[in-house]
Amino acid sequence: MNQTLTIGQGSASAQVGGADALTAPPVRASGLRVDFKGQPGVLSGLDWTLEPGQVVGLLGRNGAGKTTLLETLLGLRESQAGEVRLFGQPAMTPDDALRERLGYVPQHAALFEDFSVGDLLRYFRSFYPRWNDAKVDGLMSRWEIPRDRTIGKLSQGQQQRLSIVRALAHEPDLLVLDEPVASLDPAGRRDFLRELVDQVLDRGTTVVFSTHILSDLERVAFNIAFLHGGRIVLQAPQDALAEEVRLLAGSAAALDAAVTAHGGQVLRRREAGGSSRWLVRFPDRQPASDATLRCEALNLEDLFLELTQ
Ligand SMILES: Nc1ncnc2c1ncn2[C@@H]1O[C@H](COP(=O)(O)OP(=O)(O)OP(=O)(O)O)[C@@H](O)[C@H]1O
Repeated sequence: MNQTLTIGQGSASAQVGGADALTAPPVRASGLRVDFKGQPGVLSGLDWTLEPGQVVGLLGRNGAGKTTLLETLLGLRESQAGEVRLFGQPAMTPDDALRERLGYVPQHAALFEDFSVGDLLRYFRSFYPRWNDAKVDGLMSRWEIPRDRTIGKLSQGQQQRLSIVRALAHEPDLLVLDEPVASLDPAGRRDFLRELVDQVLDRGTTVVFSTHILSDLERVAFNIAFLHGGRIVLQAPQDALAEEVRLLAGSAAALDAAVTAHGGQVLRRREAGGSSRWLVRFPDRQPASDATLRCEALNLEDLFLELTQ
């Protein structure tokens, strides 16, 4: 699968789709199932909708299926069940107009190693009517990527930056990034994140990106989605997670009473030797600790561990 080519081939004559393409959500996945040989249910009945202009950080343990999910969303991987619609169109059969609205940074930059940087950019430019030369020039000089260098001779971090430039250059409406900052140094990560935020503020781009670097998410991802057991088990804006999700500990009866009294939604239950630990979302009122119940707020890392282990 050559991800660079699959997403990149648009045509200048493509027309924007019908009314549905203007009103439908950027991503609507329903009932997605992806099995691998020897590993069924990497995605198992996954439903997910992204609204226009959302910035969503996708979290999950190693092997949870983040790459599989992002590839399936973009129609790069077939699912055994369910479907994905992007701006109302089936992701598996995108027309040129839809392709032009998508930007993708794969986990491993799939660039042409023998091309020079300049040739690669010229090549992709020919596919996209909305290619923004000023943005490309600005990023190339800010990120110090030499245009005359052969791609195979760039460092991993430079290749990752180039892959990001390529994905941003045609001003996509939906930007999907799979661990885009894994090879970037802290300054590069910060600059990249600023660029993402600008992109969203300027153009209302919908962005989904996977990462293991929680501090980056805390900086920019207004929404966080947790992938576990083949499904999105929780998605919410960061401030809602901090305000609404609590770890309760005590007897099962005390926890049950608190959940009922405060209208909680139990996300995860753990029972051990007569004592219970439940992760609960309380959208309205959160209980306080008392003699029978411990109630704790969690930081993002603790929440991640509680939800995904
Ligand atoms: N082509 C494939 N063939 C067989 N199994 C695969 C294939 N691709 C992925 N898998 C398996 O599916 C599971 C999910 O892999 P995936 O790469 O989607 O996880 P991930 O969440 O992106 O992981 P990481 O955080 O380590 O990048 C893993 O157990 C992996 O071994």
